[in-house]
Amino acid sequence: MKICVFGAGAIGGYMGAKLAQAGAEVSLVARGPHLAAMKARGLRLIEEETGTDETVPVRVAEDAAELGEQDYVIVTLKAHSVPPVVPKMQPLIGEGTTIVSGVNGVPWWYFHKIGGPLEGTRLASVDPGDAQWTGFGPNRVLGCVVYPAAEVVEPGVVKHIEGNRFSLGEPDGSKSDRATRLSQALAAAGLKAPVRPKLRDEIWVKLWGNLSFNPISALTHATLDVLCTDPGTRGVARAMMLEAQAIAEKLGVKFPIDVERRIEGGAAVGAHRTSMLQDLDLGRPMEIDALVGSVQELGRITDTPTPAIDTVLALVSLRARVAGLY
Ligand SMILES: NC(=O)C1=CN([C@@H]2O[C@H](COP(=O)(O)OP(=O)(O)OC[C@H]3O[C@@H](n4cnc5c(N)ncnc54)[C@H](OP(=O)(O)O)[C@@H]3O)[C@@H](O)[C@H]2O)C=CC1
Ligand SMILES: CC(C)(CO)C(=O)C(=O)O
Repeated sequence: MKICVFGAGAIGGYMGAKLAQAGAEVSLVARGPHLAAMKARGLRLIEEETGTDETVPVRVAEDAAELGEQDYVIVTLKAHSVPPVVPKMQPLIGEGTTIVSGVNGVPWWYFHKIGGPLEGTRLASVDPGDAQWTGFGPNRVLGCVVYPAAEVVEPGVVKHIEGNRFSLGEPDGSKSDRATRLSQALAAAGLKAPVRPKLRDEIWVKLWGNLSFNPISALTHATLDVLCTDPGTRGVARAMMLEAQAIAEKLGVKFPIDVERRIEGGAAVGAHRTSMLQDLDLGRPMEIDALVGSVQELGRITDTPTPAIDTVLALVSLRARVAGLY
């Protein structure tokens, strides 16, 4: 079973290293100094939870054409990086290839096989010009919610901080062979990869946090523990989450927990600087469209008012533009 991880930075590097350690036939697409370091020395994976530090030989490439058709292409790029590279991924895609979308935010395939009047709706905020919808085709897609936290600490070195769950799910909720086979391969690599019948419910619980905590942290430079307990910013997060909940419930989502519990969960993570704050600090493009703009777009689609989301989106977009990152 040939697996390619496209965009093997923090998350893709972690997943790729675990798969390679387990003997899977895996290759990684990366670029720049990180690619050069992995080519020269292998991929060093430091796992904080277990205290392990191992350098794994990995097959890496910048050009997908070197790797050929795959059974699975796991996309772990930042959301905004995916549409422009769809053409470059084509050599990896054959008739039986499954594309696994391991990207935060509302996935571009959200309305595929959802049923009802919104079936097939495209989302301009995450898939401008329908690049993924037409370039991959929604029938190839297997959804994934990424829970681990990891970082590229220097080229060729990935530090895994916590978590090992990659929930998988078919857009139609079925327990397909392709989902089961990937789940087994990931489990053999020591990762948790349950196949979920209602992945969209999980997407929203994760998205609740990214939608609100990430831009609030980029605007305030506060860590999660602080922004989730300060009464003012907690109130802003709550207002954004309640708007998101109203949208999601119109789309049939059932939340297993309430907003207060989700905010408590964020606070419990501790003094974490969200990925959006890290991106701002490091001068990297921020995932504003996928995490916040997409929910605003869903608000328009479902005719749901989003005043708090609109305000925070306006502020964080301008913050990013002023920094030259959006
Ligand atoms: N890191 C984390 O803890 C978590 C991340 N996520 C989500 O997972 C997704 C991936 O995030 P993360 O792993 O942090 O991101 P990274 O930036 O660490 O990884 C993406 C990698 O893809 C590379 N890349 C970009 N464009 C190309 C290209 N055209 N060809 C080859 N390589 C390319 C990047 O290189 P370059 O650096 O040169 O741009 C980078 O190394 C995001 O949606 C994120 O929100 C979810 C949960 C936790
Ligand atoms: C903030 C957190 C931990 C969850 O919302 C996250 O996923 C991020 O930093 O992007």
